[in-house]
Amino acid sequence: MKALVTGISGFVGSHMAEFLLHQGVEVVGTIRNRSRMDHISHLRKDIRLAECELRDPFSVETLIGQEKPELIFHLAAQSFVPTSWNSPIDTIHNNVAGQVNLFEAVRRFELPAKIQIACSSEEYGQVEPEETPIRETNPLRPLSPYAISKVAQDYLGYQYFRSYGLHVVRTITFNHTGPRRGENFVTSNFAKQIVDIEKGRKAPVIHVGNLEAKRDFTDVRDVVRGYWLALEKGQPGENYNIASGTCYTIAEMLNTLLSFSNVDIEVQTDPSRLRPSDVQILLGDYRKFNEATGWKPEIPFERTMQDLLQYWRSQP
Ligand SMILES: Nc1nc2c(ncn2[C@@H]2O[C@H](COP(=O)(O)OP(=O)(O)O[C@H]3O[C@H](CO)[C@@H](O)[C@H](O)[C@@H]3O)[C@@H](O)[C@H]2O)c(=O)[nH]1
Repeated sequence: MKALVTGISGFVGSHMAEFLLHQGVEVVGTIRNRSRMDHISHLRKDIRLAECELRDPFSVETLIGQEKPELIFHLAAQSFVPTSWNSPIDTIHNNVAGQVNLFEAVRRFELPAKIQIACSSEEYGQVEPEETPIRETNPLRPLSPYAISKVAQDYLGYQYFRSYGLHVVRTITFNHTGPRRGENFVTSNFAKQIVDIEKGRKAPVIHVGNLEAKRDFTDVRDVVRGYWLALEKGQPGENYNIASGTCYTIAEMLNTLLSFSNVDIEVQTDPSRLRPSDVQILLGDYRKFNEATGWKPEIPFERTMQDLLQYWRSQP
C-alpha cells in the first residue's frame, strides 16, 4: 500500500508519516524547496520525498502520474489564521488551487485513490452558545480568510465526490497540538515562552493575545490515527468532526502549561496578537466520526501539554 502525504515536512505531516510507517505503508511526501526538514530528519531513510509545488498543475500532475498512490492525505496548507489577514489572496490561492490541482490530477489518471482532506473547525466561525457541542450540520459562518479557504476546500471535496465520484473524505479537525507544533500557534507559543524563561533566555513575562477564546484541543497523534481511520472506514463525500469534546479557555490552557513548570511569570497582553475577529468558542461533537470509525481521543490534554513542554525543553 502506498500513501502520499502532502506537506509531509509540516507538523501534522510528520506525525502522519510516523503513523503510516508503523502501519507498514510505503510513504511518499511532498516538499517545497523552502520546506524545513527538521521535523522529518529522523524519518529520512524510511520515506521518499518529492519536490512538488501544489499550486502548479504541471508539478502535481507529474507527481501523481509517477507515484499513483492508493491513499492521499492532503495536509499541505497555509494553516495560520493571522497570516490569512496579511495575505488573504495567497492563503486562498494556496489552499484552494493546491487541492483543485490534486483532484484534477487524480481525475486525469483515473486513479482509484482514497483522499482525506484537512478541513477545519474554523469553518464554523461564529458559533452561538446553544449550538455547542458543534455538529457537522451547524451553519458555517467563517470569520477569517483562512476559514473561507477551508470552506472552499471542504465543499470542493463534496463537489468532486458528487460530480466525478472521487473518494474524498472531509475531516473537520478542531485545534490540535503536541510535539513539533509550530511556534506561532498558541499552545506552542506559550510553551516555548515558558521554556525560554526556564532557560533564562527571556524575562519572566509571557506575551499573550485573547485569553477568553475557548478551544477544543486534540493531540496530533490521535488526529493522524483519525485520518487513517477516515480513509479505512469513512464514507466518501461525508464530513466528520475530529475533536476531543471538551474545551478550555486559552487562559486555562496557559495555566495548565504553567502547572508543569516552576517559573513565576507576569502575563502581558500584546495588542499585535489580537485578531480583527476571533472565533470565540469551538467545542466539537465527534459522535458521527465515532459511529463511522470507532475513533475516540485517547491522549489526555494534560499529557499533550507536558509533551509539548518537553519538546521545547529538548530543543537547542
Ligand atoms: N497564535 C496565538 N493565538 C493566541 C495568542 N493569545 C491568544 N490566542 C488565541 O488562541 C486561540 C487559538 O489560536 P491558534 O493557536 O493560532 O489557533 P486557531 O486560530 O484556533 O487555529 C488553529 O485551529 C484550527 C482548527 O480550529 C486550524 O484549522 C488552524 O490551522 C489552527 O491550527 C485564538 O483564539 C487566538 O486568538 C497568541 O499569543 N498567539
